[in-house]
Amino acid sequence: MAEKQRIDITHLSHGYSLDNDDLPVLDDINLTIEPQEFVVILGPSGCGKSTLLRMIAGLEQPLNGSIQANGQEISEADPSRVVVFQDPTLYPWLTVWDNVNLGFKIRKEKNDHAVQLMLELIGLNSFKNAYPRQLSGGMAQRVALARALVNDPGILILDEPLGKLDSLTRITMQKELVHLWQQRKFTAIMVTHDIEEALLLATRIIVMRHRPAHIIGEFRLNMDYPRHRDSEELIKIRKDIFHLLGHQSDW
Ligand SMILES: Nc1ncnc2c1ncn2[C@@H]1O[C@H](COP(=O)(O)OP(=O)(O)OP(=O)(O)O)[C@@H](O)[C@H]1O
Repeated sequence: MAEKQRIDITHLSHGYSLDNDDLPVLDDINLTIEPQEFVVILGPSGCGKSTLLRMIAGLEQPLNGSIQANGQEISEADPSRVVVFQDPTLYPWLTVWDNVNLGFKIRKEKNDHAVQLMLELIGLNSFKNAYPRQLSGGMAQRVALARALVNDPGILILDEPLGKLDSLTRITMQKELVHLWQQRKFTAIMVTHDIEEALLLATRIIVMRHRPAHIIGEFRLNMDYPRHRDSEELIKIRKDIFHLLGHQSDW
C-alpha cells in the first residue's frame, strides 16, 4: 500500500497572465492536510480551487511558496497522487476491466486479484467486459474511481467528481466514496460547490473566497458516517458556513 501522505502548503501564491494583465489567483495559502483526512474545499466558481488541486497533484508549479508531500517539495506528477476529474475520462476502446487494470499494465505488473476486488467493491463486477459507452454516468465515474484506487494512491485528489451526476446517483456515489475511503484509508482532498456534499463527506471543510483566493475559514467535523443532513451539528455548521460566506451572490 502506498505511503499515506501529509501535504504542507506554505505561503503559496499563484497567478496567470491574461491579455498582458496579471491575474492573481491564489494568495498566501497555508494549509496542512494530515494523512487519512477527508478535506473538502468549498469556494466560488473561478476562485482557484482546481489550480490548487493541480499543484497538489504536481501538474503545475506555484509562482511563490512551497507545497510538500511528506516533507518533499512536489515538483512533478507522481503515481502516489491520483486525480479524479468531473468527467470520468475512461478509454472508450478498453473494457471496464482493462480500464481499471491500466496502471498495472503500464507498469508491466499483473494483479488480477486487486482489479477483481476493486470491481466488487464498486459493485461493477458483472460489467467487467462492458465498454464505457455501455455504462451510465454514475457507473463510469465508479470505474474512474476504481481505476484511481486500485493502485493504492497515498492521496486521492477529487475535482468535483460527482458534479455531473443526477441527484439520486450523486447521493449513492457520496456513500460509496465514504465507504471506499474508510476501506482503503487514503488521504482525500476534494473540491465541490455543494455545501451539503461537503457536510456529508468531510472530516474538515476549508472555505475560500476569491480575487485572489484565500482561505477564510475551516470547520472540523468529528462525526460518524453515514451522517444525517438534519442532525443538529450539521445544521449548525451549515449555518456557520453560510454566515461566513455572507450569502455571496457569486457562489
Ligand atoms: N492556464 C491558465 N491560464 C490562464 N488563466 C487560468 C489558467 N487556469 C486557470 N486560470 C484562471 O484562474 C482562475 C481560477 O481557475 P480555477 O479553474 O482554478 O477555478 P475553480 O475555483 O476551480 O473554478 P470552478 O469552480 O468554476 O471550476 C480563473 O480565473 C481562470 O480563468
